[in-house]
Formats: sequence, C-alpha cells, structure tokens
Amino acid sequence: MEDISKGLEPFRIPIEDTHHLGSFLLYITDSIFPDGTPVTTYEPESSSADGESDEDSTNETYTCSCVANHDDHPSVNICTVENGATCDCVSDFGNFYYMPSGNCDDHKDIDRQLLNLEALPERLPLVECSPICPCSGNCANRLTQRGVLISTTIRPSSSGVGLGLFYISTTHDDLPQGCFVSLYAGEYLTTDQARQRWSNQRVHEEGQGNHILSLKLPGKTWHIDPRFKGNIGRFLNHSCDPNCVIQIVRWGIDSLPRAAIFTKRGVRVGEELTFDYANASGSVDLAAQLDRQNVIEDGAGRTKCLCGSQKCRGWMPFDETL
Ligand SMILES: C[S@@+](CC[C@H](N)C(=O)[O-])C[C@H]1O[C@@H](n2cnc3c(N)ncnc32)[C@H](O)[C@@H]1O
Repeated sequence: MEDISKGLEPFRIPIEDTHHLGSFLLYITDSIFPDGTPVTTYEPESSSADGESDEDSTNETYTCSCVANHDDHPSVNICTVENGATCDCVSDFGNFYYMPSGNCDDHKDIDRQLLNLEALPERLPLVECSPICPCSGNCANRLTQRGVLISTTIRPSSSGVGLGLFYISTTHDDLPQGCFVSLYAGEYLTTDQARQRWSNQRVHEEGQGNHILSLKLPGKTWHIDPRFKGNIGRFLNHSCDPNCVIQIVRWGIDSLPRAAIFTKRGVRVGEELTFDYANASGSVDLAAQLDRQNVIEDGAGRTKCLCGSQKCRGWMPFDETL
C-alpha cells in the first residue's frame, strides 16, 4: 500500500483507498501559506492585513537561553518540568508533557511522551521550545515537532463519510490518553481568503466537504485549509463523542498558533480517530452551546452528522463566519 506521506513522516502511513482523495494534491508535515512559504517564517506585525488586531504581536523575538544549561544538564531532555528553572520557555509557560512508566504502543523503541490534559487549564495554548531554541532537537518540550510517531492508516470510515484515520498496531496495545497524534497541517488563510475558498467550493465542487479548521484566539482568527495541501489531520472525521481533542500549540511564544491533535481517552487498536469539529479552538464552549441550542431542530444549510454516537447532536458544527 502507498505511504501517503511519501516518506516525510517517521513511519509509513498506508492508504488503503487512493481513489477517493478528492482535491488532495500534496502531503506536507507542517503548515504553509498559500504561496508555499513555511509558517515557521512568520513574523508578527502590530496590525494585520485583514484589519483584525493582533494581540499576540511583539516587536521582540522571544529568546530561550536553555543552551546555557547544557553543562549542568547534559541529558538531552533538559527542558523538563524538573529542570524548568533552567529553561526560559518552561519556567514562563510550563511543560505539560510527561513520560509514562512503561511502553504504551507498538513503537517500543520510542520514549513516548504524553500530554497531561488534566493539568492543562482550558484554552491555555501549549508553548514548546521553538525550532531555533538552542536546546537539542531531543528536548522534552518539543513533542509536536517530531512528526507522526503512532501507527495509523487511512481507510474508508464505517460511518460512510468517506475516508478516515485509524489507529493500527501489531502489539494490540491501546493508545493512552494524551498521546500526540499529529498536527492539523494545511494552508494558513486569512478570513477573507477562507470565505473566498469556501464560496468557490460550494459553487464548483459541491459535496467535497469542508476541511477548514478555524482557530479562534482572542482578537484573531486563523484558518487552516488542508483540502489541497495537508497532512493526516485532514482525514480525521467529526464525532460528537470523539476520542481525540484539538489543542493549540505554539513553537515559541511569538510563532503562529498550530492545531495539534491528542487522544482524549484510551484508543483501541483498529478504532477510528475523531475529534469534535466544534472544539477547534481547544474549548468545549461551542460544543456546549450547540447542545443547549439543540441544533437538531434547526439544520438549515448544515450537514447531517453521521457520527452515530449516542451523544450525536444531529448536525455537523459549522463556522458561521465562513
Ligand atoms: C476533514 S474532512 C474528513 C475526511 C473526509 N471524510 C475525507 O474523506 O476526506 C471533513 C469532511 O468529512 C465529512 N464528515 C466528517 N465527519 C462527518 C460526520 N460526522 N458526519 C457527516 N460527514 C462527516 C464532511 O463532508 C466534512 O466536510
């Protein structure tokens, strides 16, 4: 079977059905701007082109001095909670990753880190050491920068909603809660660009589905569109009772927010990985709001949800700003 990542991820990601890839053109491991520039090159400005204020802006690049501590902490995992006082990133923003005792899935040679979801205050973005921090690439505060380290495959979803992403393993070990699955990588769009794409698609490609994930942060919304260029994140279907959750993560405080997918409970071998599309900002607010409104009575213009869970709200969440 073909590896959808074409060797770009640490392990092969077989795809069982290449005939239903729709508009998908290119596998990328991290997001890009529509002109192909990597989002790692983003430099915040005091005001943005689409007129929204950018509260995240700063004129100073945040620098981490972890390298100064290499002598005291020769271990590669220098940026841990235990060594937090010696790492600017960890002392300022915390490190919510921990190493469980024992192995947790098929790649037993990997030191698997997990996210402590219970300890993380809701909506708080994770801040990892940045790719240019002088600590080593093996630093314990860079979990989402290492690619997809669990075994997955893409195959038709049993709920009949096209392709989906499934956890596979030869060892029959469940994935534990807090396991990093992948980023939701795609093209970063302004709100105007996202609206334009969505309206074009509705006119010319009806039925192809909406892949745009909107990250609503205070004062700023970023849209990630993996329809043409993306990673395995684009194959996770929506469930009203999902086994994964989206968590906002920054690779350095002044970087763009990325969307990272983590398991929110244990996942059995063969299970499809899903998240709640209403949860894209890392918050339970919208999902709770949809429950209160009982959107089942008001489905105009929405897609019927086929997640099949007992908690199904009836309709797919829809971003009204698009
Ligand atoms: C991000 S894609 C997910 C992957 C998609 N199934 C595929 O084959 O490419 C999102 C689209 O999948 C479909 N979808 C995902 N979850 C669904 C659900 N619970 N009910 C109905 N359609 C769903 C919708 O068409 C949605 O716009």
